[in-house]
Amino acid sequence: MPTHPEVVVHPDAPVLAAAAAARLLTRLVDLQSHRSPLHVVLTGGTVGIATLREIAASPARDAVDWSGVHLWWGDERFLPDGDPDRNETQAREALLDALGDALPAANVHPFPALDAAVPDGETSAAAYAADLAAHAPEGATTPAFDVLLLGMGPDGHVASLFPGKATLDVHDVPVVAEHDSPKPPPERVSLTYPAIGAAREVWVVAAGAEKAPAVARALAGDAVATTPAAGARGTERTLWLVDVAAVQEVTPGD
Ligand SMILES: O=C1O[C@H](COP(=O)(O)O)[C@@H](O)[C@H](O)[C@H]1O
Repeated sequence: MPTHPEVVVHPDAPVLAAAAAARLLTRLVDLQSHRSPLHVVLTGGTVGIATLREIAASPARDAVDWSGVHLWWGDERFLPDGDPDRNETQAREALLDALGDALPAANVHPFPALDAAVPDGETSAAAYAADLAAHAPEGATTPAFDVLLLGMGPDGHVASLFPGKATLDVHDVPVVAEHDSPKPPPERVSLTYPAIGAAREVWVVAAGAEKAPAVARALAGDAVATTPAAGARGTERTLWLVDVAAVQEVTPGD
């Protein structure tokens, strides 16, 4: 059952990133007292990567048993391995490299990058779907992600689900390729709504006045065709972690 969004407002983007990091670390420690392994979905984007940097800088990161955490991505820019624009590359620089041996390599699940064996987004998407299925409970196509982080673009996109695109209507597979992203690079791979909706907790992180119209539309329940973020809901919790600038157009009560 999709949950109604709860909104937590922070003074600015740096405080938001620090608070989201603290919140995620606390959530993981709490969950590890009664469940393992945990499955966490990372996001790219400004606040998403800043949040990972804050986790790396926090002494509390050592309270998490990273050997019991699997890391996935909500979307990826379909580029060669190591490309600085890949969400994976940015996440490794921001956090994963700092965790070192505490995080087993087998727990890290990047989307397959562009190379001779993975020539297109469809191949990457199919391989990612197979990896998700291998970690899913019986009868499911994805793990029930414990926390799924999403950034949101000024156009309201989440992961690589963009307004007006056919990918918004894909409900039969957990992963899809996008060949015409309006935000560079055009070639991307993304979780679909059913995969996002399988998450126990969806946390949308968004900061800045340029996001304000999309935040207002999403929280007012706009159609996903125009504001994809409106359709991102967790089964147990949907949390919008935002800053003051990003909620300036929200109507009280939404
Ligand atoms: O391209 C992407 O953009 C969004 C949002 O990025 P932001 O810089 O506006 O915060 C991000 O969530 C997504 O993962 C990424 O691929």
